[in-house]
Formats: sequence, structure tokens, C-alpha cells
Amino acid sequence: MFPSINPTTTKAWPKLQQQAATMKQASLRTLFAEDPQRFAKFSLQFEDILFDYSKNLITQETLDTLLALAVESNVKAAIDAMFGAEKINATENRAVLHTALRNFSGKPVLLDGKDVLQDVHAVLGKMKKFCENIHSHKWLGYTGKPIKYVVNIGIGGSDLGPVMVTEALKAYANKGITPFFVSNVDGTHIVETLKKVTPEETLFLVASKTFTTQETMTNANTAREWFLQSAKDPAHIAKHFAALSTNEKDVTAFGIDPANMFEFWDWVGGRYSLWSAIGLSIALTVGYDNFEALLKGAEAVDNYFKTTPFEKNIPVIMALVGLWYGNFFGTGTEAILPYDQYMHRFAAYFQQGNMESNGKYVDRNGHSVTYETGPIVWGEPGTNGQHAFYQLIHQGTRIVPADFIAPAISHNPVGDHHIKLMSNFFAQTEALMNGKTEDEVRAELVKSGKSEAEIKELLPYKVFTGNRPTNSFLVKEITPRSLGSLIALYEHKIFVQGVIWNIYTFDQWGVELGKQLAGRILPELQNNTPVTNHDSSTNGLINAFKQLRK
Ligand SMILES: O=P(O)(O)OC[C@H]1O[C@H](O)[C@@H](O)[C@@H](O)[C@@H]1O
Repeated sequence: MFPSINPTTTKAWPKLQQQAATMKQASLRTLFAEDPQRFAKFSLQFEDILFDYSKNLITQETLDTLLALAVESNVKAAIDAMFGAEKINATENRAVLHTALRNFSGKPVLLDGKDVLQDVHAVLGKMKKFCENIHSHKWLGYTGKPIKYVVNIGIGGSDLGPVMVTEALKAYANKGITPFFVSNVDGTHIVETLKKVTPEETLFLVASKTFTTQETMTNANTAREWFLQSAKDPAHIAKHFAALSTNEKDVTAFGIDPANMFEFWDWVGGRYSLWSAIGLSIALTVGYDNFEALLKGAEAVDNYFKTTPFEKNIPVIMALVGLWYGNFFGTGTEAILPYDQYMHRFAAYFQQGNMESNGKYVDRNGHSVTYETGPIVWGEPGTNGQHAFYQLIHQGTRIVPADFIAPAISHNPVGDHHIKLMSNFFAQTEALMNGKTEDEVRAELVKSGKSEAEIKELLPYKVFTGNRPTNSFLVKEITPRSLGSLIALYEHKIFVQGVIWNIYTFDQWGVELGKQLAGRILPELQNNTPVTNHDSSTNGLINAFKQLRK
């Protein structure tokens, strides 16, 4: 295991504190004016992805110190430990090997002396065959009709990845399959979904790593009952239900034929599982070959991440720039803003990816940290976000570092939509950086014919301070490969930050608590007897609920 270092005890940390005090007064406009090479210096290319981080409040000195922090924090050893199958998820005593799921190198990945790639490729082979059978109509529903609908029933990591990717790659969905995703235990989700599909043409994928998650099992049972109302014979379940899970025992107990179980393993974290059997809905929707292209895009990033010097390593730089604001400017939040309608769930996906991974206050020695860890991550696609919350990003009291992501080529090149979209993409990061000075506002107001009195009154509201940092990702086109790469870049960013913060990125005890508590209250809601065993608020709410339902 790589050594545990409290980041505040590194040499770099106090230097960064000092530098931040200076950089808080710096002007991005000036930094650009002073250095015509700034874009060239602070941008990197990975295949078809251009990563521009020049519009950040950093200098070469900041970057060097941040890189020194990464070195002092043993990021290199941590990368080796993760790829080397060490049990770096120590609180669960597990290795972290989502990278093995997209490893086509042919070289073994040994975990406890066993090559995990053999199992990985066996399951991929099974997924491929399954997709071929569904797509070629060799696999038919119980009345002899082909499968037209796939309903993935899962939540969290067993939902968000497939939802995000099937949406992002909708332009590749040409296999005659319409995917649906049911996650919420609110009956509305499954009821409304079942209205859109038919029992004869639907394949349900029960996606759950543990196969014990309340929401998923409840939805799966409801789907099975609904299916049996038409199909009658439980033998037909075999043609319409498959499981994506690590838990064969409970899959079998549910009534799913183990032949229809697509396995993955405890060394795959839920929020890192779209590359595993959890990705079956993706493969069924866009075709197995495109699924494999997605994996290969991520694999390319894995190799790049492992071997590229930190100063040229995009995930490392993403991590350091994020940490710069979180730890030294006190920003506390980050926005992800894709200028691509198909990527509308990308921010939601990395909201889980980031917040469940690094939303932790206990360090690897069991002590409370004395510094900030994971940010609050959120976002919506541009330009919708512009008309909703960008006001706060431009003129609010807090700094929101933001990632802007856009493809150069649209899958829907209708009229001039794409250049209009892109003009917003470029204009926003430029405006966030430059702001608008008093002089500029004054000149504008004079030009529009305003009187001096009016100008005086309006001026303060129209001034923008600028200096609002952004990263831009310009991708040639969102393809399975480039999307796979983009996701892997973000995954490794989260990893690097977790290492520097000295926390366990791959467990999620905070979520587990919620699961237990809901289970405890459920029996109390099954009768009309008032409860008295909670605090007065919880008692009051539960009893009011019972009263309202009488
Ligand atoms: O796949 P499962 O086991 O149903 O878990 C679903 C989700 O449950 C919890 O919210 C967390 O543990 C998530 O990481 C996980 O993705």
C-alpha cells in the first residue's frame, strides 16, 4: 500500500496557501496579456480531446507547486497500487480494478494470484453473444416476438452509467432496441415505464451489484408480477429477465436462470461499473462493437494516465486544478456543463462518481481531516444552464469552477444550430474570464444613448468582475471511443484527488447508513399504531403520515 500522507504536512501545501493569497488578487486578463503562449502552455491534447486549462487562476509557479504536491502525496505509487490490484479499498478489503474491465492488453492482471482478465473476457464474450442473439432475433420472447424494449432496473451505479451512456450515444442506437431505466422505488417510475412496453417484447435487466438493494428488488418484483400477469407460466421468465450482479445466490433465489446472469466482481465499485456487465443495456442499445469501442477509449486513457509525466497528464492536471480552488480558494463546488444535448446526464453521472467517492471527512488513518475534500458537483447542458443558473456563476458571491465540454462535430448538423451552440460555448468561458470593466460598461451605455445619471445608476449592476475559472474540453465528436476516454479522464481525476486528500475513494459507508435506516422504519409504516420511539419530529411526521392515509 502506498504511504498515507496528510497533505497539509507536505512542503507544497503552505507554499500553495501563500501563492493562493497572491493569485486571489491576480487578473486572468492580465495573465493572458502578459503571455501570448499561455494557451499553448496550459492546454493538452489526448487523441481527439483538447483540454484547455489556461483560463484558470494559475501561473507556471502554481502548477509546479501543485505538481510537487502530487509527487509528495505519492500519486505515482498510488496509481501503481491501483493498477497492480493492491487492495487499496481497505475498508472493504478490496482491490479497485474497473480498469481491468477495459483491459485488452492480453497481459494478466493478477489478484490474489489469479488473472482476473480471464473472467472479464469470458463475461464480455457472453455479453457479445447475448447481444448478437437479441439483435439477430435468434432470441425471442415467449410468444415468438423479437425483443424491442430493454428495461434496466437498477439504482445509483447500476443505473446512472448506463443511462448517461445510452443517452450520450443515442446517435449510435440502431439495433432496434429502445432502452428504459427504472431506478426510483417510487411506484410511479415503474408504472409509467410499463405503460410504454409490452410483456412479449421486453427484456428486463435486473442490475444490482449486491442484489439486495431495496429499490431495485422492489421494482424487479413488480416487473416480474406484471410480466406474469400476461405470460402466466414462470418458465417464460427465462426469456425476459436477466441479472447483472455479483451475487449468484440471490439471483437464483429471485428466479433468474444463472445462465442469464452476467457476472461482475466485488473489485468493481458500483459507480465505476458501467464497463462491466452493468453495461449490458448499453451494448444492447448501441451494439456490442460500440460498447467495446467505449471500453477501448477508456483503456487508452488508462495507459496514458499510467505512463504520462504528471505535467502532461490530463487527469492529474484536472485533479490539481480542482483541488487548487477547493483547498486554497474555498470554493466547495464544481459545475460540469456539456454543450451537447445527448450528454445531458453527464453531470448527474459524475455527481455520483465524484461525491460518493470523495465526499468523506475521515482520512486513511481514521482521523478527521482538517482540510476540504470532495466538492459539490452539479450541472446541466448548455445553453439551458445559461438561462437558469449562469447568473450566479457570472456575478454571484462565490466562485464556481466550471468544466465546459463540447463536440466540434454534431450528430445533428441541422441548419446553423451547432455554430450557434458553439458560439455560446466560446463566449461564456471568455466572458467568465474577462468580465466587463467599468470603462467597458460605461462606453456601452454611452453608445446606447443613456444619460450620465442613468449611467451612474446602472453601472454597478452591469460590471462583471471576471476571473471566473473554467476548463474547456473540445472533443472532435462524441463517439463511443471519445466518450469512453472522457469518462476515464474524470474517473482518474477523482482518484488522484482522493489520493492527495488521503481518503478512501472507493467505499461508500455514508450511503450504506441510509439503506439500513430505511429498512428499520419500514415495518413501523405497515400498521396504523402511532410511534413514540423516535425524536419528536420523526414521531410527529410518521404519525401525521399515518393519519393522512386513514
Ligand atoms: O448495485 P447495487 O448493489 O444495487 O447498488 C446500487 C447503489 O447502492 C448505493 O447507493 C451505493 O452503494 C452505490 O454505490 C450503488 O451503486
